[in-house]
This record gives sequence, C-alpha cells and structure tokens, in this order.
Amino acid sequence: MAYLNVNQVTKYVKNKLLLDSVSFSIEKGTLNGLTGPSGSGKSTLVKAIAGIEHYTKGTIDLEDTALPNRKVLKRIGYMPQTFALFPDLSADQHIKYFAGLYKLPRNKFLKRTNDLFEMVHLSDVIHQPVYTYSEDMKRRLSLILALFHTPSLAILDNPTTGLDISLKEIIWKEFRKLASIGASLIIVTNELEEAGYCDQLLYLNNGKVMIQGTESDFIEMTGMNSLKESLIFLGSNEDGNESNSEETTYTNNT
Ligand SMILES: Nc1ncnc2c1ncn2[C@@H]1O[C@H](COP(=O)(O)OP(=O)(O)OP(=O)(O)O)[C@@H](O)[C@H]1O
Repeated sequence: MAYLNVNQVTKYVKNKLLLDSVSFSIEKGTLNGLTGPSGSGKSTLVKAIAGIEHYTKGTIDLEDTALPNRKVLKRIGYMPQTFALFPDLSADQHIKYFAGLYKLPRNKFLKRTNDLFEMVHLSDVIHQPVYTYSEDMKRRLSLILALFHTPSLAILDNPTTGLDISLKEIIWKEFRKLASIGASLIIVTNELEEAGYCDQLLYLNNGKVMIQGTESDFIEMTGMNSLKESLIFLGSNEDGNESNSEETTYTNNT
C-alpha cells in the first residue's frame, strides 16, 4: 500500500469545480512534484491534503489513517503559498509556538532547528520580529516551520519561489536528504529545473490530473524529447489548443 492515497477527491465552491476526481498515490521516501498552469488547482489540492481546506467528495489516506486527522498532524509539515506568520513573533518564537501545537518537546528539535536556520541564512535574525523580515526571509522561515520536526509527509507550496539559485540547490539537497530517511514530499513548483529533480510529477489542469509519472512517462505521453519540452508543450497547449504566451507558466532557471 502506498504511503499517501488520494482517491477521487473533488471540490466544488458554489457551482465551480476546483478539483475534479483527483486520484494519485505517493510512496515513502520520494520527492513528488505538483505542477500545472496557474489556477489549475495545485494549492487547493495541497490544502485539502494538509487538512486546511474541506473537499466535497473523495478520500485521502495517510497509510491507514483517513485525513484530516488531528492525531497525525505532527507527522505532516505544511508550507502554504501565502505565509501564515505572526508579525510580532520572532522566528524562534514561531518554532516554540508550532512545537507546542504539535505537542513536541522543543529541545528535541533545537539542533535541527538551528541547523536549518543556518542552512537558509536566518541564524542572525531569529530573535527579530517577523515584521522586520523581507518577503524572501518570510518564505525561508515558512519553509523551516514545515520541516523542523522532520515530518514524514512534507507538503510545500512553492517553497523556493524567488530564492537565489545557490540557496535553491541547498534546499533541494535537504529535500533529498529527508526523502532518503523515509519522508515523502509533495512540492508545488512551476520551475522546469526543479520538476526534473522529482521522482514523480503530477500535472494538473483545470482541477484534473492530466499526467502522473516519471520523467520518461512525461516524455512518452507527450512525444517530446525531454521533460522540459514536455512541460513547455503541456503549458502552451492546454486542451490541445495553442494558448497565448501570457499563459505559459514555467520558469526556466537553467
Ligand atoms: N475559496 C475559493 N472560492 C472560489 N474559487 C476559488 C477558491 N480557492 C481557489 N479558487 C479558484 O480555484 C482555482 C484554482 O486555484 P489554486 O490557487 O488552487 O490554483 P493554483 O494552481 O495553485 O494557481 P497558482 O499556480 O497561480 O498558485 C482558481 O481559479 C481560483 O481562483
């Protein structure tokens, strides 16, 4: 049995269909990219998995536990696309707050938290209130809040958007390290290079999974020569029609 099973998840808001019978599964110890055009439902889907948003139909199971479930909360790390931070609290106070929420002993995570702050170059400001942070620093703190307790399922919505390339590389090494000790990660990304770092990718369009698979599955299904070409093709060819260039969503940092 897969570690996470998403089965026929459907979400309506009023009469609008945001998620259309989404089904997929992910294995332990894997990096899973979630990609697709802007507005395709990526954030809605990860919010449903993280238990932040209600869904209309379907089931989500983490091993044998149906989500959402408060008992497994501490095993999940979630980084929202829009930061949920307290402006008057420092980074350090955020960690204390979240450790309390998960009922985890703060001291157990002291070394790991310090290492993570060091990794994202926040060590010097951990006692400063968040209202003094730049957007970029808030993103880095938000990421650490999702990872400091070494979750077995990390759900990260655009974790590296806007960060510099060298920091992105360091962060992806950390993701790979987490996967190597058994964690499963779901990473929302619209960056071509990052999509290539994942073990499997899910391509969402109009709330529907268009393709789920490895790099070679994408190449085979689109008839392109590389994952990069496949994603550009899918992004510019929604519903089989040429779309205008404004709708091309991918960022190419290569
Ligand atoms: N609470 C809501 N009520 C109504 N519509 C919503 C709600 N939340 C999201 N939507 C709509 O659902 C669609 C999917 O939004 P979502 O944020 O999940 O897309 P996304 O793929 O994450 O986009 P992006 O890449 O731009 O972040 C969009 O059309 C959005 O406007």
